Amino acid sequence: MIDLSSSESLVSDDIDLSKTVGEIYADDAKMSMRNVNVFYDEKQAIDNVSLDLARNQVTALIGPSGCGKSTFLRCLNRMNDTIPICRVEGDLRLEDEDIYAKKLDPVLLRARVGMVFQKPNPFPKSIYDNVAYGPKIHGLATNKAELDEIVVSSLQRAGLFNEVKDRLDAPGTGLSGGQQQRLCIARTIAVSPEVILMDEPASALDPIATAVIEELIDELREKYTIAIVTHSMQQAARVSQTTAYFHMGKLVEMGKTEQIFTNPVHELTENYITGRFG
Ligand SMILES: Nc1ncnc2c1ncn2[C@@H]1O[C@H](COP(=O)(O)OP(=O)(O)OP(=O)(O)O)[C@@H](O)[C@H]1O
Repeated sequence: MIDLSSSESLVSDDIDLSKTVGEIYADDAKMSMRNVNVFYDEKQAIDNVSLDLARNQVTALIGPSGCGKSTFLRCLNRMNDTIPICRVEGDLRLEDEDIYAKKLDPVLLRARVGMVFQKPNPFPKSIYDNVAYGPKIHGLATNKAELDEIVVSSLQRAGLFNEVKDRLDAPGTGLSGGQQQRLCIARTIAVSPEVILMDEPASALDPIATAVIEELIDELREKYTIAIVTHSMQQAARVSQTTAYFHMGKLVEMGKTEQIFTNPVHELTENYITGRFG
């Protein structure tokens, strides 16, 4: 179990971490996670976390380094399956379907629940092929015209098309960092996901490229449900409607972003957002 006694000195002994405060349930949940525990070998990284991702909203996962944000995010499309020592327990559902069911194919799940990583990671292929790759392997286009249409519309939705339309055959790795990240978003969108997970998607970008990504996230939520891990509280406040504050593997508080940042209920949340630790 997590040793909470070794918490930061700013955490007084009488702080109650036994249950999450705030609103963890959504009226219209796209994904529902209940009693999730995650272990790396014997070490517990997530301790009994329950929360919903509200449909067509951006949910920000925040908290000090090592509190388990990325670990929890990776549970939502079974990316943790790729880490042999990682074990996930609990009930995790997408539209009421158990995403850890034996019959469920994780590759298909990852098309429905796409992921954008911290560092842009385009394939060493052309811009066109980066976006076309997923639709091709999932058989989403029956001919070249359909594939072209998917590539163009995905690049448009990722806000990149106008910048690359004359060089679709150029390597994706030749784009700027911000453009590469939008290419990765286009690649995720191209397989028609329902949920997009973003793990610090702007942390490797300059402020202008970050602003572009943040605007894009706001537009994307019209069509997708989004969960974003971010170290930047300003970013969480700008892009999300709901915020979940994690501390040492536990979900301490969750609620409307405005409330979390202006009037947090839990002392630990307040300490974090006022910059007293983290
Ligand atoms: N592949 C792994 N093997 C073993 N332990 C891991 C692994 N990945 C994460 N952990 C541990 O799990 C805990 C949670 O890590 P995680 O990366 O999820 O936290 P985080 O809140 O996302 O941190 P950060 O903000 O620094 O990225 C940490 O103690 C970390 O060392």
